[in-house]
Amino acid sequence: MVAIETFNLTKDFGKFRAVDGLNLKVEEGEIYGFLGPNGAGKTTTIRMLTGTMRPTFGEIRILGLDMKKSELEIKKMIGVAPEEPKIYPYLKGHEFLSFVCEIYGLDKNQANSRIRELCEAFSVDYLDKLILEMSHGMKQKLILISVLMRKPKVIFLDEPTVGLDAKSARILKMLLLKYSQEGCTIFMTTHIMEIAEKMCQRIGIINSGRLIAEGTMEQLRLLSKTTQGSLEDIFLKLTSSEDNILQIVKEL
Ligand SMILES: Nc1ncnc2c1ncn2[C@@H]1O[C@H](COP(=O)(O)OP(=O)(O)OP(=O)(O)O)[C@@H](O)[C@H]1O
Repeated sequence: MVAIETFNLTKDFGKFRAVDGLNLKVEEGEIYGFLGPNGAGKTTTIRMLTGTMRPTFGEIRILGLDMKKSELEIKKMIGVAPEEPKIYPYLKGHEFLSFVCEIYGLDKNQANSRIRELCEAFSVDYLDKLILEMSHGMKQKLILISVLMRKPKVIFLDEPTVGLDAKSARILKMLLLKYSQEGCTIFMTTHIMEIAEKMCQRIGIINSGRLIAEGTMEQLRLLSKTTQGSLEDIFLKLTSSEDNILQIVKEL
């Protein structure tokens, strides 16, 4: 089954087109990496795919459901860890997790045991703190736990490893691989090419709102005519940043 599908997905901010005619197709169980330079349109795309921003035009289907008709149903099935989570600053960590359990109608005992396991895995021992008092990485882990404890069918992650210490980042990567083997679909953005190269079965590259390349590492290699080299080399070639870099460094 196709987990995420878009048709001509477009977002304008006034006269500026941030996302331009995006056609995506991500299969169930796939880990899809969505890469692009700063300001390329990744977060805007994730916002539309998760129902927090309305497209200017175009269509979105998640697990076969149309976002326009079934927004609430879709929201129940997906999990989102945004780049800059806006969560209630005056809730304590455990209050936030209970709140999430309540809105999704999770079984309390089951959820509590998942929370305990995840807290142990991510070394979260600060659920008594107010969110206001948490560092970026601490908040990031709390959000990840609130998503992972639900085991949603489709998970959207915007820069999930930013702010995480090395151990937590490693655990997250291993958990995501495990979840995908169990059928969960993962759509993630990252600027860390190594993560995308190691984890993602397919990669889409967006530049100035347009999908300029898509495929497995091998397909991207062919497309960019890069016989050897890393995803970073391929990415820089496809986004035409390579020559630029040499020039910039030369002039510094
Ligand atoms: N609410 C908004 N109003 C106006 N312009 C916006 C808005 N949100 C995003 N943009 C613009 O849309 C473009 C895409 O932004 P977006 O946040 O999607 O990029 P991104 O690929 O996630 O970038 P980064 O890698 O830096 O996080 C940028 O030019 C940004 O300034």
